[in-house]
Amino acid sequence: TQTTRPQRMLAAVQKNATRGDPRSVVKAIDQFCRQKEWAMNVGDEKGCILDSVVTEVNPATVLELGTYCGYSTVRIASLLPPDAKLITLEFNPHNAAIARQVIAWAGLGDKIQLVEGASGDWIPKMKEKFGIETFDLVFLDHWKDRYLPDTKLMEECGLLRKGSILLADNVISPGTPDYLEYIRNSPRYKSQYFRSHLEYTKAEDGLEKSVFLG
Ligand SMILES: Cc1cc(-c2n[nH]c(CCNC(=O)c3cc(-c4ccc(F)cc4)cc(O)c3O)n2)ccn1
Ligand SMILES: [Mg+2]
Repeated sequence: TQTTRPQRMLAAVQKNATRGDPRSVVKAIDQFCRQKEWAMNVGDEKGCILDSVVTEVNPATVLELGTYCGYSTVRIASLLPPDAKLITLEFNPHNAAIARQVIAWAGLGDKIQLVEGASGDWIPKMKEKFGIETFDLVFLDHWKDRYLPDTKLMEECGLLRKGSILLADNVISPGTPDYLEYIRNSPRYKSQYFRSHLEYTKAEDGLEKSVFLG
């Protein structure tokens, strides 16, 4: 029977990447997406911006919204300090199953908690279920119409502290206009746009980095 794109991506990782070597996993996925099939990973160009933000923030607690196949999950987790915790939410159970295997291949399973379900359901449970006080870094890469409501939800649930960083993918393509409008005009955030391209294409896209001011 026909395989899915995430299954073919995992096969490429298992064929071309070295177990326990996160950078080789990232490289194998980027090669697959450039040479074989486009897929909605943050990609190598925006991935470098992501890496620099993660390195600068050096977070102890990270929330990723939108795991997909685990590409950015692996990129982030490979840069975290020893006792840091990364929680990542994936809505699609099939993609979650693939992501678990990609994360395992990279050898990062003990740093990452992958949760299947919708952000709106899980954000209010973060404190009780995972013992999280606040997130030092949130990577928004899920359904584009959920960036704004989920940011407001994180504020309401007390999951952001003075200095928490929100990093949002796809603010131009596919675009998150209501989120950009809110975050750029809110006195509670200081925002910065990192111009780049939609993964593996020449179309414009970028990451919006915002500091919560409390
Ligand atoms: C509600 C909720 C949702 C989730 C959740 N889990 N997984 C995701 C993935 C969402 N990502 C995207 O849709 C996405 C799309 C494109 C794209 C597609 C087609 C084009 F033509 C151009 C660009 C590019 C990207 O970079 C993207 O990130 N969301 C998890 C939890 N709760
Ligand atoms: Mg994205």
